[in-house]
Amino acid sequence: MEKYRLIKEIGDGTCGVVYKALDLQTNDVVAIKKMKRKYFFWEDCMNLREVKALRRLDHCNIVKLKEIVRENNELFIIFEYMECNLYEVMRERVTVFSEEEIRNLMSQMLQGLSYMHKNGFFHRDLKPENLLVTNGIIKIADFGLVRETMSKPPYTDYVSTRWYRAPEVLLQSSSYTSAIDMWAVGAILAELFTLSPLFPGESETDQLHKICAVLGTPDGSIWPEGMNFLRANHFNFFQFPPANIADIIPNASSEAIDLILQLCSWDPLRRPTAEQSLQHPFFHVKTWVPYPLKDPYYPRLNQTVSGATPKLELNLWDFGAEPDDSFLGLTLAVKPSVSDLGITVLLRFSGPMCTIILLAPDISGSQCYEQCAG
Ligand SMILES: Nc1ncnc2c1ncn2[C@@H]1O[C@H](COP(=O)(O)OP(=O)(O)OP(=O)(O)O)[C@@H](O)[C@H]1O
Repeated sequence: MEKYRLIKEIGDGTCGVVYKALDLQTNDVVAIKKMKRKYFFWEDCMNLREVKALRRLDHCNIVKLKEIVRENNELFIIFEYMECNLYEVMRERVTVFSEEEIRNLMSQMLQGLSYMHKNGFFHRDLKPENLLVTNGIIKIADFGLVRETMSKPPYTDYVSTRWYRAPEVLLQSSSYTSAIDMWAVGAILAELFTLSPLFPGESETDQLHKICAVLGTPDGSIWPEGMNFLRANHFNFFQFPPANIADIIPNASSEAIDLILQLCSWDPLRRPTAEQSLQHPFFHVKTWVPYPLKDPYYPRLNQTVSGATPKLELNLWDFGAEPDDSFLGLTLAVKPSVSDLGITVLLRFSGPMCTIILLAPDISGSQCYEQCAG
């Protein structure tokens, strides 16, 4: 670890203490998670869910794993550094976010989540503290509870922070799916509007009551399978009618409220997937193009953005290896198809993967599109 100089502690979680540090070889600022337990074998390190998942996930809205170091039976996981988490961003806000800002953050989160779900993982602990933010770019972090979608239930281990925990998990279903992440997304979306949690339960029972007080008590027509969970848990709900969400989130548009209600459906089968959520009318407003322009971790991207005119032709000299040890960055600028918007298309390759990024220099954002193989 002599390669790194610790700067300060930035987080203390269940599994590890996180430090801001400097990579003395590259001068990159990094985040180092020092795991609290000892690791006596490399095999144990490589079998860590967080490591296994992050080695396979490469997306601009998922925090990048740079390196793993085991020294004196201690394990250090080195990530790209992010300035803060979404909880801190919300805590420090004096005014509420505009709907456009929320759309931007949400679309990034959903793109990362959609990629992750399609690659066979669900997170299980989405919450504002686990969404890291730098210059308006949001990345999903803390994969300590991640699961493979193909892994077989029962899932009996503790899952997710209470306020963002889906009802099926609260009712101890052991065969939940990636829909539990979508519930958390709904709760986070609501919180972005009000800057306070939608379901701030003080215990597991209180959590269910808080959910009932907002959504109304479910019955067999709303969540058929849920009735079995209730019986199995001998749980008696207080009878609540659904609240008017527009009263709870007065600054949200009807589209935003509809998306929150769909994501926070009692029945996991009725929740939209991350990909379906991105198709929701909430995201389809005029010429809005999600995703912020500035990403300090991709200098080539910034160069293009800061330039007065977008590159319009294919520049072969743009193919150069980036000095980034986590991926081979190749950038290609091509003529935009929507000429009046001056959009620049960037293709960034990472191994067999390719990220297509549309940059719109004269409007408020750019779109990071799906990854494709080959
Ligand atoms: N790459 C990073 N850049 C900057 N800060 C980070 C980074 N990774 C983590 N942090 C900070 O450290 C905190 C704890 O990190 P993390 O959630 O990964 O640890 P944990 O032990 O798994 O925590 P938890 O108790 O949530 O499971 C985060 O909330 C965040 O504020």
